[in-house]
Amino acid sequence: MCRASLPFSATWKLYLERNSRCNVFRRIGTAGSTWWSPQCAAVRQGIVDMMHRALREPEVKSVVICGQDGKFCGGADIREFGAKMSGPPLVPMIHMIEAAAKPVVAAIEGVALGGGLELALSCHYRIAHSKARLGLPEVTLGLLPGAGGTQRLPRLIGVPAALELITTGRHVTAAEALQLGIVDEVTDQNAVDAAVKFAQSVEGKSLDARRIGTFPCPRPPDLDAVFEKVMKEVRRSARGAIAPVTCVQAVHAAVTLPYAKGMERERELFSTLFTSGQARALQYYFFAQRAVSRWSTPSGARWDTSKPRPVRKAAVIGLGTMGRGISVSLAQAGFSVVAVETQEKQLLEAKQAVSGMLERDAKRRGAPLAHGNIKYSCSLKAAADVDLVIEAVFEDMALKKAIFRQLSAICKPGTFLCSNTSALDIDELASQTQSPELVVGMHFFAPAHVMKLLEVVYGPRSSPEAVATAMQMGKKIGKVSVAVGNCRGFVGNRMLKPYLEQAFFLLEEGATPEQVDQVLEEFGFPMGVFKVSDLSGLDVGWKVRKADGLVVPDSTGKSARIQGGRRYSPLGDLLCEQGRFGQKTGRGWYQYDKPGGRVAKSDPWLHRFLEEYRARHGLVARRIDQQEVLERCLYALINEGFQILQDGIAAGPEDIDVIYVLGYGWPRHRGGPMFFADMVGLDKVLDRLERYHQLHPDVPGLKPCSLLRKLAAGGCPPIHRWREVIQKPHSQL
Ligand SMILES: CCCCCCC[C@H](O)CC(=O)SCCNC(=O)CCNC(=O)[C@H](O)C(C)(C)COP(=O)([O-])OP(=O)([O-])OC[C@H]1O[C@@H](n2cnc3c(N)ncnc32)[C@H](O)[C@@H]1OP(=O)([O-])[O-]
Repeated sequence: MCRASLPFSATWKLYLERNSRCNVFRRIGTAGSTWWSPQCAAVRQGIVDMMHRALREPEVKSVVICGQDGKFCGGADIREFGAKMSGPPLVPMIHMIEAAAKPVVAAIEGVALGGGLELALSCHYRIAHSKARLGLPEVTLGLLPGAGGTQRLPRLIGVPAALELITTGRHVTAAEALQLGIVDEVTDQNAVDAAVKFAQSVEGKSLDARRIGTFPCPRPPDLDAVFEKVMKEVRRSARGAIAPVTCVQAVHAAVTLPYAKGMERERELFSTLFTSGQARALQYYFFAQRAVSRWSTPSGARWDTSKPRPVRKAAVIGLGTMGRGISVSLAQAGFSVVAVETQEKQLLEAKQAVSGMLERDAKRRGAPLAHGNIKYSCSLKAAADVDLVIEAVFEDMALKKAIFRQLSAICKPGTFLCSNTSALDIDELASQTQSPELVVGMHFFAPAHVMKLLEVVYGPRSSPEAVATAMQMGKKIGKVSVAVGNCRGFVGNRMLKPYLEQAFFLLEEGATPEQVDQVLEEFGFPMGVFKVSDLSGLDVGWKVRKADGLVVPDSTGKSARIQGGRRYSPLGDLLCEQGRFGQKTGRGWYQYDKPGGRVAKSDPWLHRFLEEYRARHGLVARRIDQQEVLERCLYALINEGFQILQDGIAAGPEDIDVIYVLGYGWPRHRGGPMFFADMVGLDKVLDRLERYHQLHPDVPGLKPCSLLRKLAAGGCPPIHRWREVIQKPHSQL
C-alpha cells in the first residue's frame, strides 16, 4: 500500500509514505500551500508520481491518501489564485485517481473542504474521523467547485442534497456526511489507521461500482420544475450574488449532460466566476474577517503584545432585549453568568425569556442546556466577585454613569467594566470609575445571541489588557470582534448617520420610501433603510435627536430645516409626533396590518404627508433616478468611512467592511463599503461626492474627506495599500 500526505496550511509539507508498515520512503517537497502555486505543483506532482508508482509496483495493492497534522485538506489556497499554474493540473489528476485499478481510500481527518473534498470524491472510498467537517464552500468565495464537485456530488448523494450543500457552502459533520452517503465509514479512532485497515479489506475487489464519475446522475421526474423552484429560491436568497445561481447551472449540467460534457460545462462556469468582481469581493472579505483579529490601537497596543486576562464569571446588568441576548451568548459559551435586573417583575420576565431562548437553542443544536450557568439577581451587589461586567441598560448617559460609579465600588479590584452602549462616550463612563483603564465598550448587535458582530470600543484610557480581554471574550462567544476607537456612534452607527440623512433628504426632494428602499434592496441589502427604521423603531432616533436639541421649530414655527448652518430633515420627528414609530405601532414609513405586523405596505397617508410637507416648505418634487439614490446614500456613508480611517477610529478598511457586512446587512458579495469604493474607483467616488456637495453645500456629509482626496491624488492605490497612506491616527475625543 502507498500512502500520500496532503498539504493543509501555510506550512503544508508533503510526504510520500509507503506501507506495508507505513515507513516514510521519500520526502518529495515542502509545499507553500495550494494546488496552484509552484510549491503545490510539487504536491500534485507528488500525488501523480505516487499514483503511477503505486499502480506500477505489483506489491502495492491499495492506496490511502491522508493529510498532515490531523487535517485532510482545506482546498485551494485562494491567495494564489492569481498565480500562473504550473505542474500537473488538478482535474486530470483527480480523473487519474478515480480511474486507478487499485483501491484508493481517503482518510479524512480535520477538514475536507473545497478541492479537498473534490479530491476525496475521486477516491473509491472515504473514511472520516468523527470530528471531521466536510463541505464545498467555494460559493462563499464567489466560485463553484471546479474540480468535479458539481458533477460528482449529485451523482453520489442526489440532486436536492447536493444542490443544498453546493449553493450554501455549508460544512457538514462526519455523522451527517455518513447519513448523506458522502463517506463510507466514520471512526472515533485514528482515521488513517482505520483507512489502512479498510483499504486492505477491499484489496482485489472490483472498483466498477466505486467510481462516482461513472454513476448515472439521478434525474428527478419533474426535473424542470425542481430546478425552476430551486433557481427561484436561490435567486431570492442570493440577493444579487452570482455564484449560487451559477452553482445551480453547474448541477443542472450534471443531470442533463454526460459526465465529460458536464465537466466541460463546470469548467466554463468556473472560469466566468473566477474573474468576477464578486469573487474578488468575497475573497477579500474572507481575509478581512480574519485580519480584524490582529487589532491595533493608535497608542501602540497590539493583539500580539497584549495579553488577555482569563474571565470565568461575568455579570450582565440590565435584562432588556440586549441584556437577555448577551446572557444567552455567555451561558452558551460556558461562562458563569450573574444576570442583574433591579425591577423584580422585569427580572422574572427576563428569566423566563432567557430560559426559553436557551431551551430553543439547545434543541436546535442538540446541545445540553446551559441554564445552570446563570444566576439571577435584583441587586448590583451580586456582581461583587465577577471578572467582567457588561452593562446593557437603556441608552441614558446619566443612568449608565450612576451604574458605573456603583460597580466601581462594588466589584472586586481588577474587574473589567464594559458597556453595551451603541453610541455613548466610553471615556465619560470610565471617568466615573476608580480604574478607567479597565473600562471598554462591548457593543453587541440585536439579537445579541444571533448576530456575529461585536464592536470592542477602546477609550483613550482603556488598557491593552482590557481590549485584549474583551476581544478574546468575543471570540469565545463566537463573535467576530472588531476593535474600534471611541467617538459618537463608534464605526457602524457613525457611518449610518450620513446614510440616513441622505435618505431623508431624498424624500424631501421628491423620492418615496418605496423607491429608496427598492434601490438599496436591488444593491443587495436585505432591507432598505426605511424598512429597517420601521423595524428598529423610529422613536429610538427621535429620542437621541431630541436629546441633541435638534427637534426644534424655526422662526416661522415650522420644524427647522437648517440647524447650525447644516441642512436638517425633521421628517422622522414629524412621523414620531404622529405616533408613527414603525412596526410596533403598525405605522411608520409604511403601514402594517396591525401593531407588530411584519409586512410593509405602501401607505397613501405617507405620500400625502410628504406632498404637504414639501408644499409647506416650498420644496418642488423632482424625478430622482436610481443612480442618484444609490450614490448619495452609499457615497455619504463611504465618505464617513474615510473620515473614520483618517481619525484613527478604525485601524484599516477591513475593520469597517467587516462591521458593515456583519452588522448592517451590507451584501457580502460587494465586500463592504470601503472595498466597494475601491472597486468603483476612488477618483469616481471623489468626483461624484464633489458634484453632490456643490449641489448641496449645506450638507457636510457630502464634502469629500481629505483622506479620500489624498488617496485619489496618490493614484488610487488598491485597498491593501491604504494603510500606508493613512496618517498616524490620533484619538478624536
Ligand atoms: C480548471 C479549474 C480548476 C479549479 C480547481 C478548483 C478547486 C476548488 O474547487 C476551489 C477551492 O478549493 S476554493 C477553497 C475552498 N476552501 C475553503 O473555502 C476553506 C476556507 N478555509 C476555512 O474554512 C478555514 O480556514 C479552515 C476550516 C480550513 C480552518 O479554519 P481555522 O483552523 O479556524 O483557521 P483559519 O484562521 O480560518 O485559517 C488559518 C489561516 O489559513 C488561511 N487560510 C484558510 N483557508 C485558506 C485558503 N483556502 N486559502 C488561503 N488561505 C487560507 C487563513 O487566512 C489563516 O491565515 P492567517 O494569516 O492566519 O489569517
